[in-house]
Amino acid sequence: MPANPLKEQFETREFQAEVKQLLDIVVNSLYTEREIFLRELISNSADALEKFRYESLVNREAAGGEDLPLEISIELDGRENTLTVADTGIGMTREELVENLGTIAHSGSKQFIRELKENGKKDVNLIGQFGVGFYSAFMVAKRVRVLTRSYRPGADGCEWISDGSGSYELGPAEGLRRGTRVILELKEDAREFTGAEKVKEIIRQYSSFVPFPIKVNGEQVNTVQAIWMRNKNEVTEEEYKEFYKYIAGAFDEPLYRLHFTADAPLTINALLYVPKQNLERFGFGRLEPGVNLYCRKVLIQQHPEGLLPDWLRFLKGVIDSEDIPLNISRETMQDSALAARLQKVITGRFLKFLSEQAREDPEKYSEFWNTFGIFLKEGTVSDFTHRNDLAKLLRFESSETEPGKLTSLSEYVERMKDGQKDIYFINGPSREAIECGPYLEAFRACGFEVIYTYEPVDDFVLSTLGEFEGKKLLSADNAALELPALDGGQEEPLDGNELQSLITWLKEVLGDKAGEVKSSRRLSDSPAILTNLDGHMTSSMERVMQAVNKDFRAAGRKAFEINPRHRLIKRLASLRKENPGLAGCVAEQIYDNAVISAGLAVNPRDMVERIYRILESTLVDR
Ligand SMILES: Nc1ncnc2c1ncn2[C@@H]1O[C@H](COP(=O)(O)OP(=O)(O)OP(=O)(O)O)[C@@H](O)[C@H]1O
Repeated sequence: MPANPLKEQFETREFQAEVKQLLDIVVNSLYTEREIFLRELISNSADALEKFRYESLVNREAAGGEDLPLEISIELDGRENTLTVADTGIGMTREELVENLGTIAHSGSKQFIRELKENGKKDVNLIGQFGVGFYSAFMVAKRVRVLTRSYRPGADGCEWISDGSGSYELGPAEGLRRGTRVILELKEDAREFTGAEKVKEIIRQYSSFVPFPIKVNGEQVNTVQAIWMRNKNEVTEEEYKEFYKYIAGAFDEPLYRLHFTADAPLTINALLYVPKQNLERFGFGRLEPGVNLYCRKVLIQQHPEGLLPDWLRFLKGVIDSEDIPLNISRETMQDSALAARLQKVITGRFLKFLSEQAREDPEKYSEFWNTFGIFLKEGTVSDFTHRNDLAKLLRFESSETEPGKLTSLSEYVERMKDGQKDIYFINGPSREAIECGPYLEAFRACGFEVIYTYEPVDDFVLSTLGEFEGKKLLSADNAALELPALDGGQEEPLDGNELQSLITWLKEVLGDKAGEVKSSRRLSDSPAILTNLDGHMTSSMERVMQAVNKDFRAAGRKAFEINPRHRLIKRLASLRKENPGLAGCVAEQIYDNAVISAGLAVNPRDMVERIYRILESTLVDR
């Protein structure tokens, strides 16, 4: 490509700070997997061609008169050491060039750049998923020229040039046809990318599903196919995997795949994938939707919002429906009745698929659950339509499972004992912490199973769900639970009057720390327990608040239940008459121990001083 004769009209512009940072990493520290630059450029060309195809179908006039084949041409020039990717897609206006190749808008992308900076080359493969794929060209090019003319009638051509340092040049260009031509002036050590065989191999590896012809020096190297429209039996495993890599910009294999067709109530061909990793968990911010909408193989919209419920944003793939009018606008797509029906059919089908998977291969489903369970929990809380189906897919450990093994709520219900009306759950930081605490005592005694939840969000999910198969879901630390009373074993309880005056005294000693003090029917081994009064913050919620503010105390909102058969409590009843000072310390310490068992924080200084006082008096008494 000859130099631009209008060069003196060019202006120089600075890149946005994030682009500079990204380029700095790309140019100076990424040396492996460099060939992905080609996948990124081809994928940008394919997007531009899809957009043009769509525009030309719905808006013929705006699409201009040039009748060019929709294709991607790659030209290699070993003498000049250049590689050019040219397409006849939608092209860019000058403003679009500045916007698209000078700035980064997504907050997720900015986060990605920060991570990339910290992790080095490890995650470079994800570059395309974060909307910054174009810049990977600078891994192999010392200078990049972009010549482009928008499809809009009367649009002028322009050129963008940069060597990947802090700025780029921008100016007019004449004699361009519609589309974009990206010319890479390769670095000396990237000469291999002018070899036709090498380039064809990269295309076969990463881009074989691009739905437009890709030509290398004039020779077509891919077979254009809409794999999702084909019969399931005719698609090979290999093709499915390759297509996933293409559509999701992924480099690994998917965890699950669902390929289905439906004729009623809507005609649908869908190919959906669940990835192996949940990028939200790596701190990349909220995922964007990842499924494309097609109508008879024409891309209507890439990753539209509202095609699937929000909580399915981890899915990748394609949905093709003949019933979607080609000219549906983005706004109407979001709230049309048609979109709602499409969403309902596909979500229902996917949930059915998940329950089949859970039944057929529970181990693999556990893997899915551990990675993506958080999205199903989100759905349970936010998606009223699918709440009941989602509830069946929830998984937890419980007092009946082995450590690390999971149970469903349906399995729990099947195991319920005669006389058990409700489903119980308890939140704690770990299995060990829950099992050595006082909350399970009454449940162990009557043989009722308790679900263990480890994430604070779980209590919210189960409380929002409220019930499952007609059984109430109740937190095991609720003060109002009606459990069969324990038989109490050998120990005699405190007699009624003594118990009552101990309770009155405890109320005085504890002041506004405890909302209520009462005798417990749910303890065998522990002297006391804290339970949650209805309508007040639960302990797991309080833990969340304490994580943010360590001094947070939901004082006065818990019931302090004492075990009238426990030796310590019985001894306390007499000690308060003999030595009220020491008895007060002991009472407060028992209370603090119950707070700790509830997983909540106590004031460590007060506690340490108090324990010294108690220790001192035991030693002095000897
Ligand atoms: N060949 C092209 N034709 C038209 N526009 C292009 C072309 N290449 C890039 N662009 C524009 O530049 C933008 C930035 O490209 P870049 O590869 O950095 O990110 P992206 O393509 O938006 O992200 P992703 O790779 O996740 O799709 C694109 O969104 C597109 O608008």
